[in-house]
Amino acid sequence: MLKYTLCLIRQGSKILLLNREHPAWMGCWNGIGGKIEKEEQPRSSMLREIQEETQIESPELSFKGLITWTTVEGAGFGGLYLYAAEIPDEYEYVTPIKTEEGILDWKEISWIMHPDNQGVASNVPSCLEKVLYESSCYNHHSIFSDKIMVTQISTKIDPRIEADEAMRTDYLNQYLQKYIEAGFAIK
Ligand SMILES: Nc1nc2c([nH]c(=O)n2[C@H]2C[C@H](O)[C@@H](COP(=O)(O)OP(=O)(O)OP(=O)(O)O)O2)c(=O)[nH]1
Repeated sequence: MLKYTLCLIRQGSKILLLNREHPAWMGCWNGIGGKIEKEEQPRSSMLREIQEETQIESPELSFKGLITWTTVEGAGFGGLYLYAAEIPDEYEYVTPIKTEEGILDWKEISWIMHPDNQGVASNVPSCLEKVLYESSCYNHHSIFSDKIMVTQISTKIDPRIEADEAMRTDYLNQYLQKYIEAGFAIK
C-alpha cells in the first residue's frame, strides 16, 4: 500500500524539486522519489532514488512520516514514505539540470508555500512546514476529488513505523478500517 518514497532536500531557503516528464506529473514540481522495488526497504529505496535522480550521494535522511491518499470517488488508497535531507551551504549543486526524469531546480520555500502557487504537487506545500520545522512524524492524509486535493489531515505517527513492519501493518489496518467501512476499495 505504501509503494513510493519522496524526499524534500533543503539547502538554505530552497528545496530541490523535480518537474517530471511523466505524463501524470508534467508541469508539476515535486520532491525526489519513486517506486520502492521488491525486497527494498523504504530508506535504502529513498537513497537509491536520490542517487539516481540527483547524483547526490548518501545525504543524511530524516524520516518525516507518510503521505497517504484516497479519493472521494473511492478509487483506492495509496501512500509514500516521506523524508527530508539537508545539504550544507558549501555543497555546490547548480540547477536547472535536465535529467532523464525531468528538470531539477532549487525552489524558494516561500514560492512553494505561496497560497496562489499552483505549480507544486498539491499536498507538498500543506505538509512542508511540519517537515521542515517539526521533529515529530506525521501521516499527511490527502483526499482527492477528480485529481484536485480537497483536504489534508495531518496526524502524528510513531517514527518506528518506518522500519517496523508489524507496527506499520497494524497502523495501516487500523487507519484503513474507517475507509473500508466507508466503502472505499483498498488496493
Ligand atoms: N507529493 C506527492 N507525491 C506523490 C503523490 N503520489 C505519488 O506517487 N507521489 C510521488 C511518489 C514518487 O516520488 C513519485 C512517483 O513518480 P513516478 O510516477 O515517476 O513513479 P515511477 O514508478 O515512475 O518511479 P520510478 O521508480 O520509475 O522513479 O511521485 C502525491 O499524492 N503527492
